[in-house]
Amino acid sequence: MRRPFGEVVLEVENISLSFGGVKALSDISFDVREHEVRAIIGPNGAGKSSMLNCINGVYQPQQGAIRFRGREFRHMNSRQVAEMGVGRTFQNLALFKGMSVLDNIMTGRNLKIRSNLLLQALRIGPAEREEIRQREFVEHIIDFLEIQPWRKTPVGQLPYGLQKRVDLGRALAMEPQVLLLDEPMAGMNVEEKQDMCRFILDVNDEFGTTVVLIEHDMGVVMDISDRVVVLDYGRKIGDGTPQEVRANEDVVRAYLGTSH
Ligand SMILES: Nc1ncnc2c1ncn2[C@@H]1O[C@H](COP(=O)(O)OP(=O)(O)OP(=O)(O)O)[C@@H](O)[C@H]1O
Repeated sequence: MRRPFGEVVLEVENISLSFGGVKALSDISFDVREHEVRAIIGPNGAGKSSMLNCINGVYQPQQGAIRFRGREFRHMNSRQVAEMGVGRTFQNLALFKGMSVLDNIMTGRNLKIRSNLLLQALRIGPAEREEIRQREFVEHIIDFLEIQPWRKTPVGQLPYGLQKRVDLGRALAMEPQVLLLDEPMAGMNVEEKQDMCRFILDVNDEFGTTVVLIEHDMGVVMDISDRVVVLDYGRKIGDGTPQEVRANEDVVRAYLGTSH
């Protein structure tokens, strides 16, 4: 059962971003509601990654504002954005290949632990108890993502689809309120894509996590998204439910003019 949407959790308002003479994003606005799965799509070079990197604090847009629960995060770096509750996965996996699945996911948890260090220091009771609690949470994620058989396996030895699942686990370990997924199905076979779709929807259902994803596979996007933003040449050309976006002539034209 899908949770009902809540209030607007993330607001992107009139964002413009240029790299020298290249205008990657022009005056983009959209919102994301709590608990929804929101996709950002568009042909190659449309500005999807640039948009995700602005939300994530990697890029600082020259114009506009991004707000998380009403709080503007201009001039915040990606770590501060993450600590505020916006987690992400990466298109080119940024996992530690020689480390086990368990330890990789634990690195995601460390961000959460460090941000709570002061609270921990003030708490009465042994730090060991806290460590056990953190490990239990990580084990819960491992169960949830059905990767128990590989918990001690170095990530570099796993098939690509499983590595993507570990990457998702690491992002979940910091208990994000909003999860940004950068092409979660890229390079996957059909079966791996089906698994990943199921996990994304399960994360959304079970943890109540709001999901923002960019993805090339249109079938996947239309299947799992509640609302879709369409970018083309750095401009927004569509925004609505999958049905609305499919019927949008500008969107159809943008896609017909490309190899997608
Ligand atoms: N770091 C950068 N420096 C210079 N130009 C950049 C940079 N990042 C992106 N661009 C340019 O900005 C535009 C948007 O690129 P972006 O990667 O955001 O698009 P995209 O929709 O994610 O494309 P793709 O689907 O191919 O990943 C492109 O013209 C790209 O060349």
